Amino acid sequence: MKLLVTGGAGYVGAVVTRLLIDAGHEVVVIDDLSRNDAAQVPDGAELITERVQDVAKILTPQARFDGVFHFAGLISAGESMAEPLLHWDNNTRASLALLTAMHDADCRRLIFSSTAACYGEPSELPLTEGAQTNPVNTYGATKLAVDHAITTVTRASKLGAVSMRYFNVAGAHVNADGSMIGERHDPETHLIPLALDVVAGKRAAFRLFGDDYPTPDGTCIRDYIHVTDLAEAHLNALDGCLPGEHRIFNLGSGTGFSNLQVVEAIREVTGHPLPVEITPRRPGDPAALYASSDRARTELGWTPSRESLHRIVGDAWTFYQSRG
Ligand SMILES: NC(=O)c1ccc[n+]([C@@H]2O[C@H](COP(=O)([O-])OP(=O)(O)OC[C@H]3O[C@@H](n4cnc5c(N)ncnc54)[C@H](O)[C@@H]3O)[C@@H](O)[C@H]2O)c1
Ligand SMILES: O=c1ccn([C@@H]2O[C@H](COP(=O)(O)OP(=O)(O)O[C@H]3O[C@H](CO)[C@H](O)[C@H](O)[C@H]3O)[C@@H](O)[C@H]2O)c(=O)[nH]1
Repeated sequence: MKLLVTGGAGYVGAVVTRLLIDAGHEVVVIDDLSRNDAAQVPDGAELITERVQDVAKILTPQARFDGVFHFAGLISAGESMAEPLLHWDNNTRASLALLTAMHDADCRRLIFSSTAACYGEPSELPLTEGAQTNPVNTYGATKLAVDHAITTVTRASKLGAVSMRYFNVAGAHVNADGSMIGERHDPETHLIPLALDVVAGKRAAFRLFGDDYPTPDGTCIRDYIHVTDLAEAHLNALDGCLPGEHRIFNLGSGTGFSNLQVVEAIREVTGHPLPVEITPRRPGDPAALYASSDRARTELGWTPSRESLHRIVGDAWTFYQSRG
């Protein structure tokens, strides 16, 4: 198929682009390079440096794209609270421009990167796709708005869409030639890469946000999913786009680890001490989040195989050391 990948210079988009090319698809990447650089776009993909807000220039009826993977967006919940309009523009307005261009070009398959942040404080654990959506940060609200828009558009057209609600994506993908694609957000806000900065001597101590949560060790619990497992689900989703339907799937491992358990795993994997400084809670952090991904397993035939936390941390550390 001829596929458009938005945000293909990013962490998740680059891994999915790699897998799509390896599977024989033709891939055009659109990324404005605001948060990553062109070097991360996999060989074999054409890069067009453009904002998704202007995607209609590329996604024309003549271009005949068979489908779109929509990863482009801003991902920091903290930034979304400080700069809400930036997030509404890049996440919601850009996605509406994409839906409009797809409609005008009669492009009928969409796979969208949604987020566990759509749920907010969980109404149930593990979180199923039927759980209440009540985002506690602007980031989650901007993504949930897109999910609502997609639902209404699929009901009124032949568009078939899949939204993937990611939990905590981590680890690194190993390409066939041994090179890796990993996490290098700028700014970085995620636990594992920030803790690896401490291991590498770039930060004095890991600042752990809060140890007074109602959890067994007082620190937040999250569900880590290996980026390769996550990316593979997207290839299954391409066949799962059914005309006139919007299907939503959680993607997580189903197991929750506390922040202290992740820190301990990083100590064990790297063999380095990892000094921790307990600081106040970060606003907008739910105490515990973990997924039920049974729907993706049963309906998409998805079979994740890299679920061990030590494997995830190990791949992140190998990538971290290789990136220089
Ligand atoms: N990484 C996670 O843990 C996680 C969790 C849940 C959801 N997600 C979602 O998955 C998607 C990919 O996340 P990621 O970790 O790869 O992020 P990333 O920052 O590495 O990649 C996003 C890419 O989108 C580009 N971009 C941003 N706004 C753009 C715009 N308006 N036009 C064109 N390009 C634009 C950036 O330059 C960047 O290369 C995001 O939509 C994010 O919200 C990620
Ligand atoms: O320096 C840090 C960074 C993080 N944390 C803690 O580590 C846990 C994980 O935080 P991350 O920032 O790594 O990830 P989040 O769970 O906040 O967010 C991730 O999962 C969300 C869904 O729950 C969204 O999808 C979001 O895009 C994605 O980054 C949280 O308890 C956070 O407070 C620290 O203690 N110190």
